[in-house]
Amino acid sequence: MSDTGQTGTRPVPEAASTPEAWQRATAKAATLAEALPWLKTYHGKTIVVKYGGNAMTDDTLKRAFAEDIVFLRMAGFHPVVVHGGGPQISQMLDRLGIASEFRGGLRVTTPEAMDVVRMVLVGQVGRELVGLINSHGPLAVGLSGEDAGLFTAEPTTTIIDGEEVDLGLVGEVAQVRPEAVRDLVDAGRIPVISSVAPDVLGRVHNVNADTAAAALAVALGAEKMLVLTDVEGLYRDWPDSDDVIGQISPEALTELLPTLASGMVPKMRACLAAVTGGVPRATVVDGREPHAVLLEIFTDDGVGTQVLPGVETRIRSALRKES
Ligand SMILES: Nc1ncnc2c1ncn2[C@@H]1O[C@H](COP(=O)(O)OP(=O)(O)O)[C@@H](O)[C@H]1O
Ligand SMILES: CC(=O)N[C@@H](CCC(=O)OP(=O)(O)O)C(=O)O
Repeated sequence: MSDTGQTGTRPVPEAASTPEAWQRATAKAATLAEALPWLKTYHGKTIVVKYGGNAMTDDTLKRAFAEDIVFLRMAGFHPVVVHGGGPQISQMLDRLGIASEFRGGLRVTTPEAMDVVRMVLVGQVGRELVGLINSHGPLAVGLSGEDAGLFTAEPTTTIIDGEEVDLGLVGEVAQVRPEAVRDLVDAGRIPVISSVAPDVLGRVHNVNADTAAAALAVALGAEKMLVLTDVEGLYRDWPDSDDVIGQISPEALTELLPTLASGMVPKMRACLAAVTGGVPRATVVDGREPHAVLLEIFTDDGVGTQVLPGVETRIRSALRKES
């Protein structure tokens, strides 16, 4: 594809005529040079990026996210976006006067609520993301788990205080047929996927987007899964501590999982599933930071919480205080 939107223009000659401007220019060159090893690592590789509802409530952040995804594609990577939309679904359910609750980080989903989940994820959140990416050129194509047999769901339950809780029309991804996604990637497109999926009988289920992203990352043989959220990463002793877990092995995470709360449960379970399924690294990053995707992928230190095999758990202090 040649039509990829706005292209760069050469700066006017005066642009680097002061010592400060020259310093800025050399700092930029250093940043670009730091990116080289990562360009080599991910060139031609698939990166599944899960964009979460709580990190997509601000217009500036949304635009920066779309730029990052286009940047990855222009750098020769194969980004695949899986999006959530929990807050947007809750807002619409409220507006329509439909009650909903979360159990173990998952929304109990009645048939009535399922209609709203599907409408908001596929018809609203997915469309908006596709539009933002396509403001840079005709790159993004929206899909749902229902398209071309992408996901087959099986109903799931959750265990709370030792008891099995029925969640209604909530599913896990039991099967992935990634061909449609591969076709789009091979054509140079950026698939943007909504996490709803039919079961074998065709009944559409609500699938947590972290869970869907992990299943897809495994099926695509992705090199990395990146999960954007609205905290710096996985906190140790949440909510009473400022310690963020910088990196953790799948074994240590398995031990930690029963102690985690709310939305972090499906998120960290998804990271574990991705890495256990062969994805070399899964990282949770702070989507409140503009360009969090570029920061994570192209800097040596990285950010957030990284799950990868064979590492010692590393703790660091939070960089920003939660309010
Ligand atoms: N140990 C923990 N570390 C960080 N966040 C946690 C932890 N336990 C629970 N949380 C909560 O999980 C939330 C993230 O999950 P969720 O709201 O579902 O994210 P998203 O909408 O980005 O998918 C955080 O905002 C925080 O309130
Ligand atoms: C079963 C379940 O909980 N599904 C989620 C699907 C959206 C989602 O995962 O959105 P976030 O990524 O923004 O949390 C929900 O209904 O909210």
